[in-house]
Amino acid sequence: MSDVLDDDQQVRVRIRGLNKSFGATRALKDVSIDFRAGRVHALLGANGCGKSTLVKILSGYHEPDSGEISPTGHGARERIAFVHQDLGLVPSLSVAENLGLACGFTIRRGAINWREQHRRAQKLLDDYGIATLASEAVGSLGPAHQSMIAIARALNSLPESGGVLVLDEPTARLPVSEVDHLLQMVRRVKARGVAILYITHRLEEVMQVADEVSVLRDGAMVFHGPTSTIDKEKLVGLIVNKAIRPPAARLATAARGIEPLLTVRGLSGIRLRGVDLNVGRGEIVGVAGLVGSGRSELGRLIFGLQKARAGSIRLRHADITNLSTRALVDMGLAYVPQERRSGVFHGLSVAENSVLADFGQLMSRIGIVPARERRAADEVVRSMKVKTESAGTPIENLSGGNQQKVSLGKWLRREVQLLILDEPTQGIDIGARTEIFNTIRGVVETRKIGALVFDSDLDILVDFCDRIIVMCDGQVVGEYHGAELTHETINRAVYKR
Ligand SMILES: Nc1ncnc2c1ncn2[C@@H]1O[C@H](COP(=O)(O)OP(=O)(O)OP(=O)(O)O)[C@@H](O)[C@H]1O
Repeated sequence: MSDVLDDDQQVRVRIRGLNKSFGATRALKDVSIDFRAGRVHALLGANGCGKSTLVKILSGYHEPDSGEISPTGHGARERIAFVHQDLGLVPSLSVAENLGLACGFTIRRGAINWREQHRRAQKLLDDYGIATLASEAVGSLGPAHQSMIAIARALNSLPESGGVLVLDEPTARLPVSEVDHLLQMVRRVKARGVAILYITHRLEEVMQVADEVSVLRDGAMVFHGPTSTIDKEKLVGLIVNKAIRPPAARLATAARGIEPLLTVRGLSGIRLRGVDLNVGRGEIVGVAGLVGSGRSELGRLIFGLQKARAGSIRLRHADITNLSTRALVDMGLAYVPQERRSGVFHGLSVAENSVLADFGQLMSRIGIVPARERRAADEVVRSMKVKTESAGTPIENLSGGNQQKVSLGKWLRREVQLLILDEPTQGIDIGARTEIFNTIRGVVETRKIGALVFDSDLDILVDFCDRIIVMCDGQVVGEYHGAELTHETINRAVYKR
């Protein structure tokens, strides 16, 4: 078989007229795309529009109902390499070992030739400008470097003649400060003539790296063209296809006037040193900070996932320092993790997931009344605008973003006092994001509960929080509210040191 498609030397892989349905859901409708050498092709669309279905067809996980991928036979699939959100790296192994696991080991006299293995791994790293030693443990690298290793590993499996690299939301888990490193790598890969399919919800990145952009809506391609012919605003309109509601107004009252709900004093953990923090009733407080600032540790300490070494945490009048997570949930704390897969239970329906707010309830679910379950599911589906065929649909059949909405929605309908939200809208499309935060705002205000939001996306914090605290080196280094809440102010505070 020839290395390139006959009619266009630049097309590495071509898809034509792909259709895929799951029951009554038409996940892809007549989708055609050309993946061209040295071009970054961004694929955009709201949650559930069909992006992952397309990726799964490209990988051979799903067969299309009709349509064609060429070169035909296995030719196309051998030319496509994937980097999924879950990078599939083993943190305790070195970079060289991880690359060996995926690409094979060099054997000499019946044993692995480590010297050669390291040399080859280091060459691959150097070729792509990844400033890391092949001997380093993957777990000790920053998130952007881990992603780059996964990209290098994927590229290593492509044929010499070139292929297509599929990047599925490559920056979703990266702190803003690391996104640039990854985008630089994307540019380097592109410069070598690899075709890239770049799937994301982040339009900034599309404008920065993509040469062409396609937008899927309800499975159909509603736009395809060079990035230079479209702006961000038009893309949002194409993705969402309706007006986006503006963010709900933040609290007018200064933080001091609000009845206290959570009071943290002098809290210390492994990195955390003497943190003071208040969350008032009816207030949404954001926590900003770079990786290693202590942001996530603060969340873990409050939710009892880690023991405090000093200091106190009070929920209204109760001292909750170092209580077990179980006890804290009973007292009204809710923690929505950023990892959507740990927020929902596969094998159970949307309805069942809507009434489960913790593992304890999962174990005693024999007593759950279906009617109650159905009502809960209807409420979650309606308030979070979940795209699902029915409440009985298994949760794993929903798109990733819609699973995340169920994970969040089930907590919002519970009697909670304090919501701890870790990257709550990661993987959620730009249209649904505002709706979800407005729902959170509604719940927080009407029930007079509090919310603590950890997010690496400063725009999200600035748009939706009443107050933002900035952390650095395990300490609170700034607190902002009212007119001070601008992207520039918070950005400056986060990067100051
Ligand atoms: N195995 C399946 N069974 C039934 N329905 C499915 C299955 N996989 C996907 N779907 C449905 O197909 C549609 C497209 O889903 P897909 O996962 O491709 O969306 P997506 O664009 O990747 O969304 P997200 O941005 O949330 O990840 C959705 O309505 C989804 O519920």
